Amino acid sequence: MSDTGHLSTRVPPSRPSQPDGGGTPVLALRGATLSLGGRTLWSDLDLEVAPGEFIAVLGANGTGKTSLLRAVLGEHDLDSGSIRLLGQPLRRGDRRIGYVPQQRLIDPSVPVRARDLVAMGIDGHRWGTGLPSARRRERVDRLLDSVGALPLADTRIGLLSGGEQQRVRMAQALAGDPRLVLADEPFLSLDLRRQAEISALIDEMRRRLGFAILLVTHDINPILDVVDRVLYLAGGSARLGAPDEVLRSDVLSELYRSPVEVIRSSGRVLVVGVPETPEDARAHHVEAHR
Ligand SMILES: Nc1ncnc2c1ncn2[C@@H]1O[C@H](COP(=O)(O)OP(=O)(O)OP(=O)(O)O)[C@@H](O)[C@H]1O
Repeated sequence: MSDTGHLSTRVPPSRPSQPDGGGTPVLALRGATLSLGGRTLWSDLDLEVAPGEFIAVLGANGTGKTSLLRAVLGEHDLDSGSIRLLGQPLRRGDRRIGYVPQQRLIDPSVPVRARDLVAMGIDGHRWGTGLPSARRRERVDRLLDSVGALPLADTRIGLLSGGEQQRVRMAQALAGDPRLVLADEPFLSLDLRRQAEISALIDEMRRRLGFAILLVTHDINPILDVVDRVLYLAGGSARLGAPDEVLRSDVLSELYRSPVEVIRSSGRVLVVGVPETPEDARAHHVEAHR
């Protein structure tokens, strides 16, 4: 970790869950800089994700967390630096990446069933005619079963609860046997019990199937016990390390260039005093990582 607060992400991986003995990282960002709408979101970002590793991406609104996932999907071009997937340059639409986008409200009248959504993951528009229908149905059933959602197969997506929808979307993301899963705010609008269920499901799946996961969240608490490292973005810089190394008052105060307090209570983490932007450091408010 640099002590300048700028080039702050060069930290060797710590506690990857399934180290592969020094093999190729699933994902490697080197000196990556991304600007959108005339603003640099983050710069000179270095990140290596080991096979099976679970990394949470944290940071205040607008710091570029979703844009990081989009860059890894090949949807945003970097200003400089590189992104490699399993040692190779990125290809847009690479089946080795599974994506769980941010949840959107789906109207119950939309005639898309859980099984249709998962089938799109298997042979969506990119994959033409895909598997013969019997095999495809079997595969959809297996994927839904793997996330405990088989009984929901024929229910319209819009009628499912938030937690049930997340399960189905996870099944869709797993359809291509990904080596890396990108998940954007999968706990949004879920109650605590459902958050715990989805967290346990994600952790169990990545251990069983061996994929790495980059998960964007405002709240580390649902995954605090299962995550390997956190990447904390703020003001164009980042900190990377084990939760105990990053979620500290001194580390986040340096990153935000403003006093920030990290409080631990009953096994939960609260980050207090996060400014709107580093430039707006005096306008403190409380961002509770409930
Ligand atoms: N395609 C785009 N063109 C221009 N600006 C964009 C584009 N996509 C995102 N932005 C801007 O980049 C900034 C970062 O957006 P992003 O969604 O990555 O932030 P975030 O950290 O995920 O925020 P939140 O926590 O609020 O979801 C925002 O100011 C957003 O308006």
